[in-house]
Amino acid sequence: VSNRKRAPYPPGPKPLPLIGNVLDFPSSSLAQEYVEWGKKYNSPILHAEALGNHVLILNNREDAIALLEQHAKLYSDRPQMPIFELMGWEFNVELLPYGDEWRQHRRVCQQHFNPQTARKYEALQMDKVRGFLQALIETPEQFDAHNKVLSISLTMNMMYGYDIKSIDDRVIEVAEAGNVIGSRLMAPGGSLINIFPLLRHIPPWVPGATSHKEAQEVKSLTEEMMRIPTEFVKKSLADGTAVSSLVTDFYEKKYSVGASEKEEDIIKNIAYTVYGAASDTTISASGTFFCQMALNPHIQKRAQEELDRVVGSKRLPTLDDRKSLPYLEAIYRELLRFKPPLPLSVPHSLAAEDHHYKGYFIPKAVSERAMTHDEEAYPDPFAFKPERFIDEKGKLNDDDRVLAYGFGRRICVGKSIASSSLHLKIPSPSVKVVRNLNRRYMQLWLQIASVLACFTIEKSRDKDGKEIEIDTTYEESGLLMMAATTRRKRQFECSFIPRSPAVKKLILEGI
Ligand code: HEM
Repeated sequence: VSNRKRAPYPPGPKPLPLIGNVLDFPSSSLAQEYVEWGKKYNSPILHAEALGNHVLILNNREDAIALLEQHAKLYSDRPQMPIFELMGWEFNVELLPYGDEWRQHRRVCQQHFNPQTARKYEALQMDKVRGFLQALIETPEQFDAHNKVLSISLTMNMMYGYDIKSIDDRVIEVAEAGNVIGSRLMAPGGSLINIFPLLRHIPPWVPGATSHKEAQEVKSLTEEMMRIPTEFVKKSLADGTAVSSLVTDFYEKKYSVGASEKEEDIIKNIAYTVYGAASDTTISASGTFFCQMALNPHIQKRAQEELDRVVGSKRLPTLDDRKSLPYLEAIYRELLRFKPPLPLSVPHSLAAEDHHYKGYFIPKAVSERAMTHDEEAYPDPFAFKPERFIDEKGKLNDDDRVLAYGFGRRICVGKSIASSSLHLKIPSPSVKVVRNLNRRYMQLWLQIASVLACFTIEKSRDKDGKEIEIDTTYEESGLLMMAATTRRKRQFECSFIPRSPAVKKLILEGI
């Protein structure tokens, strides 16, 4: 064993005594840095360490499949940080340690978000997307607010039957405020408590205990975020106005046949988790869409020609059209490849045992990844090119595994809400077999198809008619990447031009 343990770590920057690679980790654009490290150390699998914490970096899908899926039992934990508990986030399903508690939550998620139940959300999604198109006709300059309302109202409807009509809804306010501070605190280096866990015992009133105070603020915002919609559900059940949703259906069952406190907690935790997991990711992806369409009129034109050919101008696209729109599908794949909303995914953590792989010694480590920009799989990876998913015959190629949804047992459980695939088993080791798994995300697809069918997205112009350059920078909020479109402080400028008067009528009157 001692001989095996002498196997080297995977390549990576040389650590300094005590602090390891602390100085090598940039404070932003970590995924991009990992791509650079991959080139520098000429290896798709890398290792670094900071203050005794090991990080394993997987920059190609084959290694991710081999480790996170073939050895799923070993690689399905999540790193735990004391700050989670201080913020009241310890029951967030994404962060739960691998074990029975997580298994119970995941099982309930799968019951509710599997492909069959996903179909029941289709009408709601169509309805909300149509509302979004109407809002774009009426106040196009507020498209970023409409986009947020679309994503959040869908999530809140599915979870609580709670309809969000405006960006000023108190739920959005508290959830955003909590997420902004919480994401910062849990980012590497966001709080000293993550590095020195004993600091968590210092009471919040001690001068200088900033993280504690902020964590307490997040906790009360999180509680409010959970309380408002839960009370809404209970009231609507009492009033007889309740609509079906995850939480409403649960309380109906509880009041009629009973349910345990544990079951209630699980449902509440899932509904709360999904708010962040589902809305922010979708907002991020649609932000990339607006930006790339305004920047690439030729891509937009080609997609619109395809839509005109298949759907025509007398109706809006539906999910049934999806299989006949390969170029649009390529845009969807490229959006999630080009700027995955969670570029490093949610880290997996290696369970207690150490592991050997390809002659390397893998210590108990957190694994991260940046494989959507693997140059070998995606030449010219930093360019937005839907064509990379189209073969010589003009057909979609078979690279339909959307890496942005993650891997193994912790793979995004919400992708199935949108997936038409019926294969939800743990993917098998072979790349061939895992294809077709997570192809479809309905809401995002419906949104991009409908917007392109009805509008041309262009750069805005200033008062002299000069094009305003688009801000293509992204902001990182914890693990999440947000395009300039979706940021509060900097306004992303683009215009939505209805493609014809008939389209306007179609959106406003449904004909
Ligand atoms: C474009 C949309 C989305 C993207 C890009 C995305 C991405 C991800 C990623 C990368 C992970 C971590 C996977 C891993 O650890 O390997 C994840 C986990 C998760 N996602 Fe999503 N997601 C999206 C939408 C959704 C939706 C719509 C829902 C719910 C309806 C959802 C619920 C979850 C949950 C609960 C987890 C935690 C799973 C676990 O730890 O077992 N996500 N997602």
